[in-house]
Amino acid sequence: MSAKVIDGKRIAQEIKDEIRLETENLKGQGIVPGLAVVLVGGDPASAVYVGNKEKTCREMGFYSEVHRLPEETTEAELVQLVGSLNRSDSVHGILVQLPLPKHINEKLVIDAIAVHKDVDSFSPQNTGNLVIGDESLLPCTPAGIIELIKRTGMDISGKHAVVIGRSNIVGKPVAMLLLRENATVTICHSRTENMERIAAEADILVVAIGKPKAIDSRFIKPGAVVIDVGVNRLNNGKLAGDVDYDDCLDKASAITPVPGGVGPMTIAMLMKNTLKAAQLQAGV
Ligand SMILES: Nc1nc2c(c(=O)[nH]1)N[C@@H](CN(C=O)c1ccc(C(=O)N[C@@H](CCC(=O)O)C(=O)O)cc1)CN2
Ligand SMILES: [Mg+2]
Repeated sequence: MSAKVIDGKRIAQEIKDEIRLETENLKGQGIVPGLAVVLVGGDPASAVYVGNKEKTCREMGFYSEVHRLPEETTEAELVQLVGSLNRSDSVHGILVQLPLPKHINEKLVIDAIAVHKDVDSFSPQNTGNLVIGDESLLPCTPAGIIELIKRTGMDISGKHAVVIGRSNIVGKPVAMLLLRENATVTICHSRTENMERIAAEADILVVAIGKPKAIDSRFIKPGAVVIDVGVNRLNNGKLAGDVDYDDCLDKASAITPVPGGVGPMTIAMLMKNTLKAAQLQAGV
Protein backbone atom coordinates (compact mmCIF):
# COMPACT_ATOMS: atom_id res chain seq x y z
CA MET A 1 0.00 0.00 0.00
CA SER A 2 1.19 3.50 -0.73
CA ALA A 3 2.36 5.59 2.24
CA LYS A 4 0.41 8.53 3.61
CA VAL A 5 2.11 11.70 2.35
CA ILE A 6 2.75 14.04 5.29
CA ASP A 7 1.71 17.48 4.07
CA GLY A 8 4.12 19.93 5.74
CA LYS A 9 2.63 22.90 3.94
CA ARG A 10 -0.83 22.19 5.33
CA ILE A 11 0.40 21.52 8.87
CA ALA A 12 2.61 24.64 8.80
CA GLN A 13 -0.44 26.68 7.72
CA GLU A 14 -2.47 25.18 10.60
CA ILE A 15 0.24 26.29 13.05
CA LYS A 16 0.49 29.77 11.50
CA ASP A 17 -3.30 30.17 11.80
CA GLU A 18 -3.02 29.36 15.53
CA ILE A 19 -0.15 31.86 15.91
CA ARG A 20 -2.09 34.63 14.15
CA LEU A 21 -5.00 34.18 16.57
CA GLU A 22 -2.70 34.22 19.61
CA THR A 23 -0.91 37.29 18.24
CA GLU A 24 -4.21 39.18 17.96
CA ASN A 25 -4.86 38.33 21.60
CA LEU A 26 -1.37 39.54 22.61
CA LYS A 27 -1.75 42.73 20.62
CA GLY A 28 -4.92 43.39 22.63
CA GLN A 29 -2.59 43.56 25.65
CA GLY A 30 -0.34 46.08 23.86
CA ILE A 31 2.41 43.60 22.90
CA VAL A 32 3.51 43.19 19.29
CA PRO A 33 5.90 40.25 18.73
CA GLY A 34 9.03 41.46 16.93
CA LEU A 35 11.64 39.52 14.94
CA ALA A 36 14.96 40.84 13.63
CA VAL A 37 16.65 38.86 10.86
CA VAL A 38 20.24 39.50 9.81
CA LEU A 39 21.52 38.43 6.40
CA VAL A 40 25.19 38.86 5.48
CA GLY A 41 26.25 38.56 1.83
CA GLY A 42 24.42 37.55 -1.34
CA ASP A 43 23.78 33.79 -1.09
CA PRO A 44 20.66 33.41 -3.28
CA ALA A 45 19.02 30.61 -1.25
CA SER A 46 19.55 32.54 2.01
CA ALA A 47 18.04 35.64 0.41
CA VAL A 48 14.89 33.63 -0.45
CA TYR A 49 14.62 32.16 3.07
CA VAL A 50 15.03 35.61 4.66
CA GLY A 51 12.42 37.08 2.29
CA ASN A 52 10.03 34.27 3.31
CA LYS A 53 10.64 35.00 6.99
CA GLU A 54 9.90 38.70 6.44
CA LYS A 55 6.70 37.89 4.51
CA THR A 56 5.53 35.39 7.14
CA CYS A 57 6.11 37.97 9.92
CA ARG A 58 3.81 40.33 8.01
CA GLU A 59 1.16 37.58 7.70
CA MET A 60 1.35 36.91 11.45
CA GLY A 61 0.97 40.61 12.30
CA PHE A 62 4.47 40.75 13.81
CA TYR A 63 6.86 43.69 13.80
CA SER A 64 9.90 42.74 11.71
CA GLU A 65 13.21 44.26 10.74
CA VAL A 66 15.63 42.75 8.23
CA HIS A 67 19.25 43.83 8.14
CA ARG A 68 20.80 42.99 4.75
CA LEU A 69 24.54 43.54 5.12
CA PRO A 70 27.32 43.36 2.51
CA GLU A 71 29.62 40.33 2.20
CA GLU A 72 32.56 42.41 3.55
CA THR A 73 30.84 43.03 6.91
CA THR A 74 33.31 42.33 9.71
CA GLU A 75 32.72 40.03 12.67
CA ALA A 76 33.00 43.05 15.00
CA GLU A 77 30.34 44.98 13.05
CA LEU A 78 28.00 41.99 13.13
CA VAL A 79 28.48 41.43 16.87
CA GLN A 80 27.85 45.14 17.43
CA LEU A 81 24.55 44.93 15.49
CA VAL A 82 23.49 41.86 17.49
CA GLY A 83 24.29 43.79 20.69
CA SER A 84 22.01 46.65 19.65
CA LEU A 85 19.21 44.18 18.77
CA ASN A 86 19.68 42.55 22.19
CA ARG A 87 18.90 45.97 23.73
CA SER A 88 15.93 46.81 21.44
CA ASP A 89 12.54 46.71 23.19
CA SER A 90 10.64 46.10 19.94
CA VAL A 91 12.71 43.01 19.06
CA HIS A 92 11.84 39.79 20.94
CA GLY A 93 13.64 37.40 18.59
CA ILE A 94 16.94 37.65 16.73
CA LEU A 95 18.02 35.35 13.91
CA VAL A 96 21.30 35.48 11.99
CA GLN A 97 20.84 33.62 8.73
CA LEU A 98 23.36 30.81 8.17
CA PRO A 99 25.72 30.14 6.53
CA LEU A 100 27.76 33.29 7.23
CA PRO A 101 30.67 34.30 4.96
CA LYS A 102 33.87 32.33 5.65
CA HIS A 103 35.71 35.19 7.41
CA ILE A 104 33.08 35.34 10.19
CA ASN A 105 33.08 32.90 13.12
CA GLU A 106 29.46 31.65 13.29
CA LYS A 107 29.77 30.41 16.85
CA LEU A 108 31.00 33.76 18.11
CA VAL A 109 28.05 35.56 16.49
CA ILE A 110 25.45 33.05 17.73
CA ASP A 111 26.90 33.32 21.25
CA ALA A 112 26.41 37.11 21.08
CA ILE A 113 22.60 36.72 20.78
CA ALA A 114 20.83 37.12 24.15
CA VAL A 115 19.60 33.66 25.20
CA HIS A 116 15.98 34.83 25.66
CA LYS A 117 15.98 36.26 22.09
CA ASP A 118 17.66 33.22 20.49
CA VAL A 119 14.67 32.09 18.39
CA ASP A 120 16.81 29.65 16.38
CA SER A 121 17.73 28.09 19.74
CA PHE A 122 21.30 27.46 18.58
CA SER A 123 23.02 28.87 21.70
CA PRO A 124 24.87 26.56 24.12
CA GLN A 125 22.48 27.53 26.93
CA ASN A 126 19.31 26.75 24.96
CA THR A 127 20.91 23.52 23.69
CA GLY A 128 21.71 22.62 27.30
CA ASN A 129 18.14 23.40 28.36
CA LEU A 130 16.90 21.04 25.65
CA VAL A 131 19.13 18.22 26.90
CA ILE A 132 18.18 18.74 30.56
CA GLY A 133 14.50 19.18 29.69
CA ASP A 134 14.25 22.71 31.10
CA GLU A 135 11.72 25.11 29.60
CA SER A 136 13.26 27.03 26.66
CA LEU A 137 12.82 28.02 23.04
CA LEU A 138 13.11 24.89 20.88
CA PRO A 139 15.18 24.64 17.68
CA CYS A 140 12.84 25.22 14.74
CA THR A 141 13.46 22.33 12.34
CA PRO A 142 13.63 19.65 15.08
CA ALA A 143 10.52 21.03 16.81
CA GLY A 144 8.79 21.13 13.41
CA ILE A 145 9.58 17.44 12.88
CA ILE A 146 7.95 16.51 16.21
CA GLU A 147 4.86 18.56 15.30
CA LEU A 148 4.66 16.85 11.88
CA ILE A 149 4.72 13.41 13.50
CA LYS A 150 2.22 14.31 16.25
CA ARG A 151 -0.23 16.16 13.99
CA THR A 152 -0.23 13.22 11.58
CA GLY A 153 -1.70 11.30 14.50
CA MET A 154 1.29 9.09 15.29
CA ASP A 155 2.35 8.08 18.75
CA ILE A 156 6.07 8.58 19.49
CA SER A 157 6.18 7.09 22.99
CA GLY A 158 7.90 3.69 23.14
CA LYS A 159 8.77 3.66 19.45
CA HIS A 160 12.27 3.04 18.10
CA ALA A 161 13.37 6.28 16.40
CA VAL A 162 16.54 6.25 14.31
CA VAL A 163 18.10 9.58 13.37
CA ILE A 164 20.60 9.52 10.50
CA GLY A 165 22.87 12.58 10.85
CA ARG A 166 24.46 14.20 13.91
CA SER A 167 24.55 17.93 13.08
CA ASN A 168 24.13 20.45 15.88
CA ILE A 169 21.23 22.04 13.99
CA VAL A 170 19.09 18.96 13.24
CA GLY A 171 20.47 15.50 14.11
CA LYS A 172 21.44 15.98 17.76
CA PRO A 173 18.50 18.22 18.80
CA VAL A 174 15.84 16.10 17.06
CA ALA A 175 17.25 13.03 18.83
CA MET A 176 16.86 14.87 22.16
CA LEU A 177 13.28 15.92 21.35
CA LEU A 178 12.36 12.36 20.35
CA LEU A 179 13.85 11.17 23.65
CA ARG A 180 11.72 13.76 25.47
CA GLU A 181 8.69 12.19 23.76
CA ASN A 182 9.78 8.83 25.22
CA ALA A 183 11.05 7.27 22.00
CA THR A 184 14.00 4.84 22.15
CA VAL A 185 16.54 6.75 20.10
CA THR A 186 19.51 5.63 18.00
CA ILE A 187 21.75 8.13 16.19
CA CYS A 188 23.59 6.97 13.05
CA HIS A 189 26.34 8.92 11.25
CA SER A 190 29.04 8.60 8.61
CA ARG A 191 31.09 6.15 10.72
CA THR A 192 28.14 3.92 11.72
CA GLU A 193 28.62 0.27 10.81
CA ASN A 194 25.62 -1.70 9.50
CA MET A 195 23.57 1.47 9.09
CA GLU A 196 21.13 -0.21 6.73
CA ARG A 197 20.32 -2.89 9.32
CA ILE A 198 19.88 -0.34 12.14
CA ALA A 199 17.71 1.98 10.03
CA ALA A 200 15.54 -0.97 8.98
CA GLU A 201 14.62 -1.46 12.68
CA ALA A 202 13.21 2.06 12.99
CA ASP A 203 9.53 2.75 13.56
CA ILE A 204 10.40 6.42 12.96
CA LEU A 205 13.30 7.26 10.65
CA VAL A 206 14.59 10.86 10.48
CA VAL A 207 17.19 11.55 7.81
CA ALA A 208 19.33 14.71 7.83
CA ILE A 209 22.60 14.10 5.99
CA GLY A 210 22.50 16.45 2.98
CA LYS A 211 23.04 13.69 0.38
CA PRO A 212 20.40 13.41 -2.34
CA LYS A 213 18.44 10.12 -2.36
CA ALA A 214 21.05 8.39 -0.16
CA ILE A 215 18.41 6.37 1.71
CA ASP A 216 16.39 3.86 -0.31
CA SER A 217 13.80 1.21 0.57
CA ARG A 218 16.47 -1.21 1.92
CA PHE A 219 16.81 1.15 4.92
CA ILE A 220 13.08 1.18 5.65
CA LYS A 221 11.14 -1.11 7.99
CA PRO A 222 7.73 -1.94 6.49
CA GLY A 223 5.25 0.55 7.97
CA ALA A 224 7.89 3.02 9.21
CA VAL A 225 7.28 6.77 9.41
CA VAL A 226 9.97 8.47 7.30
CA ILE A 227 10.93 12.11 7.84
CA ASP A 228 13.25 13.58 5.22
CA VAL A 229 15.06 16.77 6.27
CA GLY A 230 17.27 17.04 3.16
CA VAL A 231 16.87 19.92 0.69
CA ASN A 232 19.38 19.18 -2.08
CA ARG A 233 19.47 21.17 -5.31
CA LEU A 234 20.29 18.81 -8.21
CA ASN A 235 22.19 19.78 -11.39
CA ASN A 236 18.89 19.78 -13.30
CA GLY A 237 17.64 22.51 -10.94
CA LYS A 238 15.15 20.20 -9.17
CA LEU A 239 15.07 19.62 -5.41
CA ALA A 240 15.67 16.18 -3.89
CA GLY A 241 15.54 14.98 -0.32
CA ASP A 242 18.03 12.65 1.37
CA VAL A 243 15.47 9.85 0.93
CA ASP A 244 14.66 8.18 -2.39
CA TYR A 245 10.97 9.05 -2.06
CA ASP A 246 9.63 6.98 -4.98
CA ASP A 247 11.53 3.88 -3.86
CA CYS A 248 10.26 4.16 -0.24
CA LEU A 249 6.65 5.15 -0.95
CA ASP A 250 5.28 1.59 -1.00
CA LYS A 251 7.19 0.45 2.09
CA ALA A 252 6.68 3.32 4.57
CA SER A 253 3.34 3.99 6.27
CA ALA A 254 3.91 7.77 6.11
CA ILE A 255 6.59 9.92 4.46
CA THR A 256 7.42 13.60 4.03
CA PRO A 257 7.92 14.92 0.50
CA VAL A 258 10.64 17.35 -0.56
CA PRO A 259 9.68 20.08 -1.13
CA GLY A 260 6.61 20.52 1.05
CA GLY A 261 7.50 18.34 4.04
CA VAL A 262 9.86 19.50 6.78
CA GLY A 263 10.93 22.75 5.06
CA PRO A 264 7.72 24.76 5.57
CA MET A 265 7.67 23.75 9.26
CA THR A 266 10.97 25.54 9.96
CA ILE A 267 9.50 29.00 9.36
CA ALA A 268 6.21 28.18 11.12
CA MET A 269 8.16 27.12 14.24
CA LEU A 270 10.31 30.26 14.01
CA MET A 271 7.09 32.30 14.23
CA LYS A 272 5.97 30.17 17.18
CA ASN A 273 9.29 30.85 18.96
CA THR A 274 9.05 34.60 18.29
CA LEU A 275 5.55 34.65 19.78
CA LYS A 276 6.73 32.63 22.78
CA ALA A 277 9.78 34.90 23.26
CA ALA A 278 7.48 37.96 23.23
CA GLN A 279 5.12 36.35 25.78
CA LEU A 280 8.00 35.38 28.08
CA GLN A 281 9.66 38.81 27.82
CA ALA A 282 6.35 40.55 28.54
CA GLY A 283 5.64 38.17 31.42
CA VAL A 284 2.23 37.07 30.07
N1 LIG B 1 19.68 30.92 11.13
C1 LIG B 1 19.25 29.88 10.39
N2 LIG B 1 19.88 29.59 9.25
C2 LIG B 1 19.44 28.50 8.51
C3 LIG B 1 18.32 27.73 8.95
C4 LIG B 1 17.70 28.09 10.17
O1 LIG B 1 16.73 27.43 10.62
N3 LIG B 1 18.19 29.16 10.85
N4 LIG B 1 17.83 26.70 8.15
C5 LIG B 1 18.27 26.60 6.77
C6 LIG B 1 17.53 27.48 5.82
N5 LIG B 1 16.10 27.69 6.12
C7 LIG B 1 15.77 28.65 7.00
O2 LIG B 1 16.51 29.52 7.34
C8 LIG B 1 15.09 27.01 5.39
C9 LIG B 1 15.41 26.06 4.45
C10 LIG B 1 14.40 25.47 3.67
C11 LIG B 1 13.08 25.82 3.85
C12 LIG B 1 12.00 25.30 3.00
O3 LIG B 1 10.86 25.66 3.18
N6 LIG B 1 12.30 24.47 2.01
C13 LIG B 1 11.34 24.08 1.04
C14 LIG B 1 11.98 24.07 -0.34
C15 LIG B 1 12.51 25.43 -0.66
C16 LIG B 1 13.11 25.57 -2.04
O4 LIG B 1 12.36 25.44 -3.02
O5 LIG B 1 14.32 25.84 -2.12
C17 LIG B 1 10.78 22.70 1.33
O6 LIG B 1 11.52 21.85 1.85
O7 LIG B 1 9.60 22.51 1.04
C18 LIG B 1 12.77 26.77 4.81
C19 LIG B 1 13.77 27.35 5.56
C20 LIG B 1 19.75 26.98 6.67
N7 LIG B 1 20.03 28.20 7.35
MG1 LIG C 1 10.80 18.99 3.07
